Amino acid sequence: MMRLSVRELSTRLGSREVLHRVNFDVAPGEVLGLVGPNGSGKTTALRCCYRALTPSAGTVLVDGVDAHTMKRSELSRTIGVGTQEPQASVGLTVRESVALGRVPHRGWFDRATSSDDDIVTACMDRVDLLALAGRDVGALSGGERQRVSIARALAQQPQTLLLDEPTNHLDLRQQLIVMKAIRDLAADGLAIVVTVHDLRLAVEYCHNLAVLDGGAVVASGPTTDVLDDRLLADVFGICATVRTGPPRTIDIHGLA
Ligand SMILES: Nc1ncnc2c1ncn2[C@@H]1O[C@H](COP(=O)(O)OP(=O)(O)OP(=O)(O)O)[C@@H](O)[C@H]1O
Repeated sequence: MMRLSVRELSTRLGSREVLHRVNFDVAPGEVLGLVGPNGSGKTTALRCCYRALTPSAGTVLVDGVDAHTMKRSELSRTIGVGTQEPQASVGLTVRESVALGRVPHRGWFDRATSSDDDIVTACMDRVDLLALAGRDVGALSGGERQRVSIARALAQQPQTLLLDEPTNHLDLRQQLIVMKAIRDLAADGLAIVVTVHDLRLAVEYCHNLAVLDGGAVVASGPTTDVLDDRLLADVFGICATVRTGPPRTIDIHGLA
């Protein structure tokens, strides 16, 4: 089981520094929520973790090993990624698209084994996709494609899972299914980093939070320590009350 550590990560896009000396850690069994207003750097930080972007400074360590020096195939077996724009799988069925997650464990040209098939079925079941298994991915709704992306990441059987807004496009029931699946996966020992806009989901399902604002981490730690009425006003510009529960929730009253 692996720990992901981001150390002093800075990133430039064009002429702008969009991440500034970002640090966070996630251990096996934990869900870390990356939260922050639009444009605060959440997606950029995740992209650096899975090597879609090269940081201008700092490191991403997977159990102490620099993720940017690992072999691609090793990285794919270690880190599973669910992104906002699922890779184009047009022309593939849901099952075929999820099965692509097994490729890092064999080769492109090797046949899937019955154990691969079982894993693919279990991963689809985890995000309520079995009924859609035979559908063309190109003909799915945004929320359905989002779940395909998560199931494919799970099929990689990674030790660390990075999910960019996994509840985006999902109806309320599916949001809860996905967030519960994330918690269950953490309970199985995965280290999970998830970007979340809905702070009510973040407060209920994330063990820890790192709050980004303007490309910097402005607060981090256990969720209920980090989120308070003042931070919600200062960083998110909303007037809200955090209830420590149970269940933990946030009452949103309006603009700060
Ligand atoms: N290719 C790019 N060139 C220049 N700036 C970029 C580029 N891509 C993103 N940015 C900027 O980097 C900053 C961080 O963007 P990022 O997508 O990481 O934010 P985010 O917190 O994920 O936002 P959102 O909540 O809206 O998804 C933003 O100000 C954005 O405009």
